[in-house]
Amino acid sequence: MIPNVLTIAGTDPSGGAGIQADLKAFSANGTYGMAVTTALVAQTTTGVSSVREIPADFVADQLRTLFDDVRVDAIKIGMLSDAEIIRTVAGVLSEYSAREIVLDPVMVAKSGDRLLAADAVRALRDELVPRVDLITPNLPEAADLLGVSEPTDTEGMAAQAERLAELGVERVLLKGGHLGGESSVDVLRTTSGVELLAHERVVTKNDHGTGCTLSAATAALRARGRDWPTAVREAKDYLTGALRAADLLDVGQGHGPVHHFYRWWPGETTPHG
Ligand SMILES: Nc1ncnc2c1ncn2[C@@H]1O[C@H](COP(=O)(O)OP(=O)(O)O)[C@@H](O)[C@H]1O
Ligand SMILES: Cc1ncc(COP(=O)(O)OP(=O)(O)O)c(N)n1
Repeated sequence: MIPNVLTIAGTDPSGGAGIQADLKAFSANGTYGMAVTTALVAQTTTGVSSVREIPADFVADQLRTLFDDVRVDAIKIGMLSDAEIIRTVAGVLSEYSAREIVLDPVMVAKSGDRLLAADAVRALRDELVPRVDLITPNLPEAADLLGVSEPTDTEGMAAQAERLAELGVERVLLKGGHLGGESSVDVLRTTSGVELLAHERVVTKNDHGTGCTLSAATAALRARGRDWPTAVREAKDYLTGALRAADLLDVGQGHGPVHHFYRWWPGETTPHG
């Protein structure tokens, strides 16, 4: 049976990030994708022009309506926009004892536009982080969650990943895309220790939605039965492939999207069988 995976996130009409990217990553990684919208975002490859939040009670309605009908095998949480939506999502997830949750603590888009109110970081840290299985901050998001400055090397990243786990979450994938350099190194912290995930840095202008893609693919692979470290490693492989294929696309003037493409995983004899 194909697993059902849910994204709780904001939108991107140009299809590169947010819900639109998550649904592509879910499909490409062999799962059935579903979406609860938290905010409508007028954005493209060049940036964000405006945001309309969905009222928190309607976010709750979307979630309850879905959970009352459909089995949800894993969840990816992305843009939540403000503290009220954060509290609402945390509350409904607890109400339904939802499990297998990846939280991408989205705060600021690549363009520099804020996607989370500055005063909502505390709600995210205190009310949602301890409720999920894995968090996937980038370097500025990790620094904001901890109230410290950004690390400048992988040793500093490993130390921050440990401190993030002390917020009450077992697994942390601290993404190092913002560090620069020839390879793109992330730090994965689990209860078994710290692991570096290093991949070649792909040279392309089409790198919009990398964080969304990674967290969504991880949720999909977890729903398909991978243990958490394997889900993260395979999702990072998937993202690197999507970045390598990104120059096939001609979408917009700015940071274009990565290219999500369907693949058969090693050992499969039928599509995602
Ligand atoms: N040019 C690139 N080549 C390869 N991997 C990249 C590249 N840019 C980003 N990544 C990877 O994409 C993921 C998300 O990137 P990052 O920029 O750190 O987070 P976010 O997209 O949330 O800001 C990380 O795994 C990072 O290592
Ligand atoms: C609606 C929405 N959610 C999240 C983001 C940020 O996405 P990310 O994958 O971090 O990609 P960049 O914006 O950094 O390219 C977004 N832009 N919109």
